[in-house]
Amino acid sequence: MEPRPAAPGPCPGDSRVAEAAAAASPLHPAEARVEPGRRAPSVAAVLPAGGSGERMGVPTPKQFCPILERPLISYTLQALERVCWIKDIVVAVTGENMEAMKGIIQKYKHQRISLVEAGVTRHRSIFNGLRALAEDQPNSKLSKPEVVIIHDAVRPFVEEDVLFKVVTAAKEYGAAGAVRPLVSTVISPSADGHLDHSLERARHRASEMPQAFLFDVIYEAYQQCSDYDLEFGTECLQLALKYGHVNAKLVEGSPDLWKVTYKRDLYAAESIIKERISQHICIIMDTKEDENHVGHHLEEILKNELNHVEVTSGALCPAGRDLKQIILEQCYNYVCVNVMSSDFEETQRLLNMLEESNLSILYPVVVISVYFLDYKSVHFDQKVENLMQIREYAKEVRKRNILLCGLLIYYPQDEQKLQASLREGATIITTLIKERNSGLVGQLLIA
Ligand SMILES: Nc1ccn([C@@H]2O[C@H](COP(=O)(O)OP(=O)(O)OP(=O)(O)O)[C@@H](O)[C@H]2O)c(=O)n1
Ligand SMILES: O=P(O)(O)OC[C@@H](O)[C@@H](O)[C@@H](O)CO
Repeated sequence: MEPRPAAPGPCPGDSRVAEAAAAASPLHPAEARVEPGRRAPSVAAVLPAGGSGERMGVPTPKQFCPILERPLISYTLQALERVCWIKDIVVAVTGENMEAMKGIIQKYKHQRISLVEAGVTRHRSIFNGLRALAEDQPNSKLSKPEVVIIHDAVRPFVEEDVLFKVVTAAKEYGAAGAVRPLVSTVISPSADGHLDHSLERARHRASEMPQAFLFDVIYEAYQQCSDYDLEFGTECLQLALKYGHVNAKLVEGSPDLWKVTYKRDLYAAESIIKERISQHICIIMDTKEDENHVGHHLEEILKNELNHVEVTSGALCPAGRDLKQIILEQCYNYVCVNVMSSDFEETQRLLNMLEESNLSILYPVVVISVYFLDYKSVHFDQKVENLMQIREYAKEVRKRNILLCGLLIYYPQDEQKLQASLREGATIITTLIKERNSGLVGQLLIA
């Protein structure tokens, strides 16, 4: 039996995140059924990424199109790397994109990735990936897995549970694939372009990814495959049936398994990613301040507007280690409330911690530096002049994918006006976090 799958590579944020992910990972699929004394079979993945993305309608092949300035394929690799029991990930890319792919692997610190040359069709690319895993390849550092996952590189939203299900089912039935209910009804046209008949939608399913196979089943199917199937086929499950006489187990998948095909899919993927990383917000505030301080009022309003808001006392005081834990848990949104100081000491400390953590390698981190302007004690122009330094800070940290901007809130004001300013400030903060618009970097917004 093959050795157990390799442990996950270090996550860009911190090795403890990888350990936490591995600990959180459900049992290796086969362990769920393996009798004592037998070892879990090994699992590898093949990602076809050699297409040109014609339907996307842009020069860049869609797997390399950016989402939040990171190539789409990197999100799919990240999703598979989170699964500790996938020991190897083989990606098929064209020769002309090989160097670009190596650069992506290096920049985003992807692990367990091997590259092979893509073919002129998706099936040929997959076949090349399988060949790289088969033991009969000279000088290959890869070993043949018992189960192989096949997953399109342009399906970034794949979760461990569906991978677990298809691999477990493939181990039992020889093949398995994720399916989804049909959105549109499928019709069959007559030769002269009229409706011949329509299929009963409820009795049919859309074939999605991931799919999984006993390696020998799918590898032998590809070896027997006709040139016609290699050229025009679109369904790996069909190859297992036609050449391996294996009826794949169908696994109901989640709505997120869709494939990025058209430009609208890229916009949809970006909005899903933005929504996911804007959920957790950390407010850094000197909590020694009395409860009635205006910063706490802002905190209360933000907690009403957003789901997961937590407050830490920041980097400067002994409890600053909380902030390290929050960064380790991959929070991507920070509201730094500089209560009295108009300089950037607290914000600068946060920025330094973020840069040391490498957190912003995978996703842009939003930092909003909030200042309460007590205009009775400080002249507006003097304060604003001082705060305009934020532009320089922002330009510097932008290079590390940290989006910094400032927010000025007047106080004290009569209670009604102050509440209005705070609500406006909370709306600005929420919008900056949800939109992640790099065009506002370095701006000092006034609520
Ligand atoms: N010769 C090919 C063609 C496609 N693919 C990959 O197969 C997956 C799904 O195919 P599809 O969505 O059709 O991608 P493209 O062929 O690039 O898209 P289009 O048909 O619009 O050109 C993609 O990850 C694509 O990169 C591949 O590895 N090798
Ligand atoms: O046909 P395309 O190349 O767009 O995409 C391939 C899809 O057919 C495939 O990913 C699923 O249908 C499952 O096989």
